[in-house]
Amino acid sequence: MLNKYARAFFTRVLTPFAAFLIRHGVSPDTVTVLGTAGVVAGALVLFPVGEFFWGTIVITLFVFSDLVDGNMARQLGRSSRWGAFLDSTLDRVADGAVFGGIALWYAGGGDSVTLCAVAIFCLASGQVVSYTKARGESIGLPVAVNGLVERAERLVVTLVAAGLAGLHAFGVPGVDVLLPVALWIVAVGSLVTLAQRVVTVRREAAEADAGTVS
Ligand SMILES: CCCCCCCC/C=C\CCCCCCCC(=O)OC[C@H](COP(=O)(O)O[C@@H]1[C@H](O)[C@H](OP(=O)(O)O)[C@@H](O)[C@H](O)[C@H]1O)OC(=O)CCCCCCC/C=C\CCCCCCCC
Ligand SMILES: Nc1ccn([C@@H]2O[C@H](COP(=O)(O)O)[C@@H](O)[C@H]2O)c(=O)n1
Ligand SMILES: [Mg+2]
Ligand SMILES: [Mg+2]
Repeated sequence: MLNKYARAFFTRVLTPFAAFLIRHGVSPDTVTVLGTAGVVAGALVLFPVGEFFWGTIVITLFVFSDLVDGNMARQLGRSSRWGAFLDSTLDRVADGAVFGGIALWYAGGGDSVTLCAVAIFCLASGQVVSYTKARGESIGLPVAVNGLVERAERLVVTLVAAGLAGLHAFGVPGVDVLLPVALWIVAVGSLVTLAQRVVTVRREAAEADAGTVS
């Protein structure tokens, strides 16, 4: 849903920065790759050791690159199939690192098998949610549904909670519960979103097979 309502705002905010990078000879693919690398580094270096505040700050600085790369490509008139593939594929890598880093924390210092399992579920279900859209589109269907918890929602809910929970390390009481709550919300929300997409694809496929897709 954020994709529907917030993208226009962030496009306006990030367009000058995208133009700045273009003027300095940076390519959209470079932004896609380096942005993903930054997210992966922040997630897999800082989250497993419980550095959730600084890990979220690093991840947040890099994750917005996913909104810059396409902006640059469109400004350059160079939006491409390769770019679409690279952007979406590296989205999966970034998402996997974020939830993988959290799972590693709960498997180690966080000492919670249950929350480790929930984080792994968030990782896996998020990949499946994204796959349903890509697979539906690959067989010519629009997959016209604004799911409850898509990629932006997964990231915002998880990263805001992780960042705030990380304030616990600075002596802020009670915030450490936010991350477990966020993980359960993302887990349940991803299940709902998966159901929404499966139902949508089934309807669209039936309509397409009957020659009446809307
Ligand atoms: C005291 C302070 C403590 C520290 C607090 C830290 C707060 C952290 C703040 C923000 C962190 C969250 C930022 C998350 C930003 C997410 C941006 C993003 O990557 O959005 C991606 C999304 C989709 O992009 P694509 O079209 O490129 O990708 C598609 C997607 O992958 C599809 O997957 P699916 O959705 O189907 O699962 C694929 O199917 C498809 O193939 C693929 O192409 O882009 C958008 O949705 C655009 C809108 C993003 C809006 C983000 C808003 C977040 C901004 C701030 C919110 C937090 C406010 C701060 C509160 C702080 C509280 C103290
Ligand atoms: N390296 C890239 C990245 C993206 N694109 C194009 O932008 C689309 C994604 O737009 P976002 O605003 O979500 O980043 C993508 O589908 C490509 O068409 C590109 O060409 N090269
Ligand atoms: Mg992008
Ligand atoms: Mg993307």
